[in-house]
Amino acid sequence: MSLYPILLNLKEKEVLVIGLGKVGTRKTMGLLNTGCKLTVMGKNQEKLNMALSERKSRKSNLIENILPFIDFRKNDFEIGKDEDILRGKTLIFVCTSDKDLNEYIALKAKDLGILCLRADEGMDSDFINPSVIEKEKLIISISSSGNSPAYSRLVKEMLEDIVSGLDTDSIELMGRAREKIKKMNIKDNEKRELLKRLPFMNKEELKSYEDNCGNKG
Ligand SMILES: C[C@@]1(CC(=O)O)c2cc3[nH]c(cc4nc(cc5[nH]c(cc(n2)[C@H]1CCC(=O)O)[C@@](C)(CC(=O)O)[C@@H]5CCC(=O)O)C(CC(=O)O)=C4CCC(=O)O)c(CCC(=O)O)c3CC(=O)O
Ligand SMILES: NC(=O)C1=CN([C@@H]2O[C@H](COP(=O)(O)OP(=O)(O)OC[C@H]3O[C@@H](n4cnc5c(N)ncnc54)[C@H](O)[C@@H]3O)[C@@H](O)[C@H]2O)C=CC1
Repeated sequence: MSLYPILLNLKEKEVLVIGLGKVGTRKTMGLLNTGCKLTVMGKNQEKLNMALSERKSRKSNLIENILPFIDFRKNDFEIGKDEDILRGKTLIFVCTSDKDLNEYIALKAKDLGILCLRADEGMDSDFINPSVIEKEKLIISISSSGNSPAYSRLVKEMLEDIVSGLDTDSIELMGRAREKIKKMNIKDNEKRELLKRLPFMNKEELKSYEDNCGNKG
């Protein structure tokens, strides 16, 4: 059996992170730019607050737009009392240091048909986070299928130099040219050839499609 790689569009989706220590904070920070409706839960929010203020000092506009929409629940999850918070979520990240509680929440999520990541038991999770290299719109996900996160991190470090040399500014330009080309009044096989050539076009050629369909349509 193998894991199935996908990239999720979480815009407007409800996502819950329970337990805000080192791992819960890392997972929360990774969710900030996804446009999801984020709820974070745990009495101890010190690490998260530190990470948020550090991010605020670097990218103030961005974080100020996001912060008011996060639902901060400043209590620990209590069995028999807090189950309602799980309802309606698309994803749950359970990252507490209490193994029995993590297991309980993962089982409840299963009953509700919600995908759950258990930070302490990768192999028992419905999904896991890969190590990620992100440059502009290029996303490279690396996973050891849960076997060794440290190995994923090492491979990421090995690939980072190659990725830093790529001209990723052109990706959005390719996207706009592609939309125009798809609407051009030419034969389907000509369209396909043009679309396949996008990564090899220079910026001027890409812009010519973006501006006026390359005067070919
Ligand atoms: C299954 C998975 C589920 C998930 O959390 O998504 C998982 C599970 C566990 N991680 C553990 C430990 C560590 N995790 C890291 C780091 C990262 N862990 C991440 C992902 C994943 N970790 C998923 C599999 C990914 C894959 O397929 O390779 C990364 C890539 C992404 C992210 O978290 O965002 C991020 C690197 C980000 C980056 O820098 O690129 C480090 C290293 C470090 O901190 O530097 C260590 C210590 C070294 C070691 O143990 O290897 C433990 C044992 C805890 C314990 O000992 O109690 C478990 C539990 C278990 O063993 O199942
Ligand atoms: N998936 C991964 O990448 C990694 C997973 N882990 C595992 O993840 C778990 C958490 O690790 P860390 O974040 O390093 O620990 P941590 O001790 O920094 O954080 C655990 C947090 O859970 C909170 N917590 C405890 N009971 C709670 C409850 N009932 N409700 C809400 N919050 C509660 C604690 O207050 C604390 O803030 C551990 O089981 C660890 O083995 C550890 C390292 C990496």
